[in-house]
Amino acid sequence: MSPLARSKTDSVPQPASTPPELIRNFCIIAHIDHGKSTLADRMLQETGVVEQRLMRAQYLDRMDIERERGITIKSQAVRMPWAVDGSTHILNMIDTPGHVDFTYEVSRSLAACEGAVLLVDAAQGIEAQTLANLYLAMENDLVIIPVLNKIDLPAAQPEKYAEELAGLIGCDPAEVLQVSGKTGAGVPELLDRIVELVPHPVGDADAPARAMIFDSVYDTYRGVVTYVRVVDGGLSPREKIAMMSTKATHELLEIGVISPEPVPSQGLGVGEVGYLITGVKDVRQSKVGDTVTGAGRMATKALGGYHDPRPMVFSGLYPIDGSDYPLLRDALDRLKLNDAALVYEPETSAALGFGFRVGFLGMLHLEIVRERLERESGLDLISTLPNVEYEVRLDDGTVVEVTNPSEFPSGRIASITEPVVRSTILAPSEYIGAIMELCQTRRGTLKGMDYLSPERVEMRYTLPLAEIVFDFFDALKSRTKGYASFDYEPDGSQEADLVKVDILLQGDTVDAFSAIVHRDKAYAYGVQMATKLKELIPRQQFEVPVQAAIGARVIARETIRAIRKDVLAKCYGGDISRKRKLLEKQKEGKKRMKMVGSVEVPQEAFIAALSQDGGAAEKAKK
Ligand SMILES: Nc1nc2c(ncn2[C@@H]2O[C@H](COP(=O)(O)OP(=O)(O)OP(=O)(O)O)[C@@H](O)[C@H]2O)c(=O)[nH]1
Repeated sequence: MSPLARSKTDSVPQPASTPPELIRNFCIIAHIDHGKSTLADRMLQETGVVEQRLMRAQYLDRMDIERERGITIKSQAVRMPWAVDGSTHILNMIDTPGHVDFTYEVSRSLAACEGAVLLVDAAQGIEAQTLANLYLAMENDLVIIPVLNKIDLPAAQPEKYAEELAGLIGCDPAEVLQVSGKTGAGVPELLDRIVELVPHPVGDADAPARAMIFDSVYDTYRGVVTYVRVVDGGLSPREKIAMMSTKATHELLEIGVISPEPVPSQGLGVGEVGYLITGVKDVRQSKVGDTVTGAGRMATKALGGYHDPRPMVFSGLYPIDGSDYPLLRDALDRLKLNDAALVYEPETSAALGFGFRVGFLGMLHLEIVRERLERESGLDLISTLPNVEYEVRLDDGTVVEVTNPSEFPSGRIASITEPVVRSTILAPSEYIGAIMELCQTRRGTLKGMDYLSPERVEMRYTLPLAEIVFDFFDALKSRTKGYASFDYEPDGSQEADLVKVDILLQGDTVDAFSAIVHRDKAYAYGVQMATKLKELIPRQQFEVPVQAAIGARVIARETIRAIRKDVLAKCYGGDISRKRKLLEKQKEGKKRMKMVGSVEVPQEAFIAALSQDGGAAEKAKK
């Protein structure tokens, strides 16, 4: 059952609103796996919002995939009471995703808070995302509460890392709280500290309503549930509201707070955090970052700007069984209701048939989407080699946006630009050499370097996005024995010497294998694909050349030698059942062949040739 279907509509509504002086809005920011969700769970328990016996691990991560992978994808907001000096305060905790693909959601969540708990694993110390999130929080003028987590671990070094953390944010090491989300040690003190240090929200209660959308999720039973933080004025049930970016109006069907299940209320006032349900069916009508106002009395100025999440990585998705195409289309349409960042359009490939070109925020997003499509709709999918978006300028001045190698223009090219990122790498200083070498091979430019302590260094690089999205993190981890952490953000684009490499089977281009790569790497890609395909494609009755080419120039070649097709040739005499089995197998195999020109290519060859080793999500967790 959906969590929202359980909301207690018949329960006594909460008071219309809490005085802002008693409200504290905060979030927890941390590097991945430093224990944010565990601490959030523990706070729910300490504040009595969730009873011990109902507690389940990662209460706030509602999606199955989230729970299985142990990561937070969608942020959530929970209201918790906490009494200090005899007065009950309302703490609104906004849980944020930790992965770089979802940075936009983190920044929106931060904008809804006045304070942030900066959580650092006491056995690991500061990592790249600790810094990235801290900078985001500082940009939003949040009060930062430094906290070391996992102090119960035998490997914890609280003194050492308290000093590091204090040095980073400029406070006394004694001010760094020490907690354990696992045992609960220090958590009540942390809640006290939040009440003490996080400023209460300030807003104009009499002004026209303005509330910021910091999350919006699709619920099968109730349509879109929008999470908002009210800044000015107030919202009440049955009122008509408007979205400031589109001016679209909607009736408020329900308004309430999450504690930790949805509880309808008489409204939300200044500084309050809660949810709205309007009957809208598509999250793109309720965009993260947009401002909600009253349709009757509209505010004139929206709260801060918002931007549509921009896809960074593109890949073709094709059903393995061509007849599943309509199923895939329906599945994507359904997923889009839930994922404002998902963009796609139909495309056809000579080799793979009908499918879609899909844009993703990053590799983790790609994997999650693919996994959800396969799991929720029972589809088997092939995804083509992911690529970033290039801008190709031709001699005649036309500019072509290329998200698919097949769109690469054939005219005379004046210049090509590719997206670049600003990245931060944190690692023990003994690995500086190894990291520099890696970044060099990835066409990186060193922008700066700082020592956080004598043995830990922060390195800042500008790198082409195409060089890091796929396997950079893996390579970095293996060169630093797993000690480096990495974070990045888009930073415009740069000109680069890029070429399109085509793969040809018997002279015919196989569009699914074409790739746009740097000229220096074209040869390596060509050789690698040709060798791989030689192994994967069975011998035919004639000789098949496998070539890699840039335009008309062949840069690599392998040959698949001819054989007689008689599968029984090697099966001398004897066992009839074995012969039958072979013939059956051959028949089965035929069904799964695709013709490229006159060459039969088994479906498996496509899957194997296009598969990337390992998963981005798994890598991200390491
Ligand atoms: N020993 C110990 N382990 C902890 C503590 N807090 C969290 N962990 C463990 O650390 C791992 C990561 O914890 P999570 O709470 O999932 O981390 P997270 O930061 O929410 O991770 P993301 O949601 O993926 O960003 C889990 O295996 C937890 O059991 C703690 O206080 N002590």
